[in-house]
Amino acid sequence: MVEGLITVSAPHIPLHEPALQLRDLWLRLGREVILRGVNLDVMPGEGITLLGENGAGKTTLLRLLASGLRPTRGEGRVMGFDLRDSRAVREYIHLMPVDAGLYPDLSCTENLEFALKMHGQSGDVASALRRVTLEPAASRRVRFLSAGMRKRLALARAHLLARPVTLIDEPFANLDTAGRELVLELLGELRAGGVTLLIAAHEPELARQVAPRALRLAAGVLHEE
Ligand SMILES: Nc1ncnc2c1ncn2[C@@H]1O[C@H](COP(=O)(O)OP(=O)(O)OP(=O)(O)O)[C@@H](O)[C@H]1O
Repeated sequence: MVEGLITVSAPHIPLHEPALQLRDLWLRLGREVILRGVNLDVMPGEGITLLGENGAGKTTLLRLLASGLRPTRGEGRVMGFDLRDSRAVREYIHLMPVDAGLYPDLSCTENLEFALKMHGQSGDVASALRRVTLEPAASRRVRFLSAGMRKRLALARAHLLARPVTLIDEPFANLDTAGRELVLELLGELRAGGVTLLIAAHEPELARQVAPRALRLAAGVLHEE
């Protein structure tokens, strides 16, 4: 693939229906009710910044959209598929978790190769590492990377996969100024390629540059900002 050129890879992308849809969605974890009747419509290609105080439920909402948690009540669809159908949902979605979600005993190259293989995709791993300035650390195991380097690697993976719906948890945390610029550049390219992007962040002024529609979670309820 040419550097900087994104192609959204998916079995089938229906453009006329919401990429993400939640209807009166409730989620209880243990004794705590985290989401209280959340409604959401996100059209394909939209960019959403998800805001909220620490503990508001942003990560939980991303995990739910990625089919990693089951709703207690209510309905949800990802690219038309029921949220409970995790197999179908995972065909379309990629979640970059706050801790990067990498395999610590695999090298940078191996982590990216493995991610591509899991999705049946091909891609230029060396050029992806070069984009995030990790080429010199290509063969280093992830457990020996700094927090910022892990974030860069996770970003390279999200960019390489370019799943139709990409959920990113706190992309700017642990990054230096150049790293933050890189996040904006790579996520901007994903959006330009048609990816539906949802970013949970505490830096609205940065996130909204690539994901202009802002939503806020407060007391378990989602509002337009
Ligand atoms: N597995 C779990 N079991 C019970 N409660 C949980 C679990 N995971 C998260 N929570 C609770 O859900 C609430 C929301 O947490 P979440 O991590 O989604 O918040 P957040 O908005 O992402 O916060 P931050 O900005 O600090 O990252 C918190 O009160 C947290 O304690």
